[in-house]
Amino acid sequence: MSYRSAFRADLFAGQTHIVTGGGSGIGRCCAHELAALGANVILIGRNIERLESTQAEIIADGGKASYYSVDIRQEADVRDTVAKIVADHGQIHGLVNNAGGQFPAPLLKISKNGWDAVVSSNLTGGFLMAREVMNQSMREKGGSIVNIIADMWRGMPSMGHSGAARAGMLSFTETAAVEWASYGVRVNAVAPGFIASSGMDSYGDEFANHVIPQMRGTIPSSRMGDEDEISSVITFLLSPAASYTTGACICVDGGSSLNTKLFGLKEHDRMPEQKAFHRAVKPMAVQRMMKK
Ligand SMILES: CCCCCCCCCCC/C=C/C(=O)SCCNC(=O)CCNC(=O)[C@H](O)C(C)(C)COP(=O)(O)OP(=O)(O)OC[C@H]1O[C@@H](n2cnc3c(N)ncnc32)[C@H](O)[C@@H]1OP(=O)(O)O
Ligand SMILES: NC(=O)C1=CN([C@@H]2O[C@H](COP(=O)(O)OP(=O)(O)OC[C@H]3O[C@@H](n4cnc5c(N)ncnc54)[C@H](OP(=O)(O)O)[C@@H]3O)[C@@H](O)[C@H]2O)C=CC1
Repeated sequence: MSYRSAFRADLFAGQTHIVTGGGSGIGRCCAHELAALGANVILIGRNIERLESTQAEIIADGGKASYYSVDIRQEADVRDTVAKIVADHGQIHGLVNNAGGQFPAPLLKISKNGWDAVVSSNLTGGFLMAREVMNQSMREKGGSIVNIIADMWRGMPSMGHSGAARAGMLSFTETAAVEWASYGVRVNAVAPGFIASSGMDSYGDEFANHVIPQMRGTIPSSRMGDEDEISSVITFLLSPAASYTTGACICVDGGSSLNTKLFGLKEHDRMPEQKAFHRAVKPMAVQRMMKK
């Protein structure tokens, strides 16, 4: 196994965990992390090539993985896919609701279809996945759900459709945590800040050359996060170490959601440029993953 994890190697041995959006970026990294800890990982996404490729990487590493191609916005497909997963693999121990995305646009330029596409990807799809996993496995046997949201605190200018959906997902997380606690199901959220994932490449050159450098200047930790810095927090929330944690949201954002805008971020408030050091201590497998 080449993926080096900070957690105990057999933490999830004998367990099945679903990762939506597992074919790329944060989901792919999370799938590697869980497989490295002994989980049987189920990847979900639409693009079969990417799912197949992540599955092959995990199997080559000695892990267990399979995939199902499904659009999480399609209710009947989600229901049938979860039924197949239960039939093929038995109990579902964990669900990582990570699939999602958006496009940058000011509110006034978003069509109804554009709004619906983003809200259904980032809110409705996660609800459908959670409801089906709950109905078809977790309500009998317990489990843990982690919803990936975003840094939408006090609005998400230029991505207002996504901000509205993620805020909804946080409320869903809190409601489900209360309603499902008696079934032994924990429901938590992770709010990533600016993560140098492969998904960030989808916004084009203007975003890469201008928006990202500008964003970096607003982060107290002075750098973007890495995919494994999200997957390790997801792993913690799925694990027994978080057995009394439910309805929580952990911001993993290098401090960027804190109040740096009102008072301004002074040079001495920022962590000294330490990206090179940070990258140097990353395990090789993670460096390889970040390049893809
Ligand atoms: C410029 C300044 C920006 C500043 C922002 C700073 C904040 C940055 C914070 C970043 C935090 C988050 C990071 C990430 O999430 S990383 C990457 C995650 N991955 C993605 O986002 C993947 C890329 N996105 C998508 O795939 C799509 O957005 C979407 C999820 C919606 C795709 O869904 P679908 O395939 O169903 O969409 P369609 O192509 O069928 O289109 C449906 C309607 O949406 C309209 N649309 C789609 N793209 C755009 C666009 N770029 N601009 C405007 N409208 C768009 C499309 O036209 C359809 O509507 P109509 O039928 O009315 O035309
Ligand atoms: N990177 C960042 O800075 C941040 C990311 N996030 C969120 O974290 C999550 C992971 O993002 P990241 O890894 O960066 O980006 P990616 O674009 O690489 O990942 C998104 C994944 O979601 C899958 N997906 C999208 N829509 C659907 C759908 N309708 N049905 C099934 N699968 C779908 C995609 O696969 P496919 O296209 O094959 O379906 C893809 O694998 C996303 O929700 C993202 O918005 C939040 C905050 C910051």
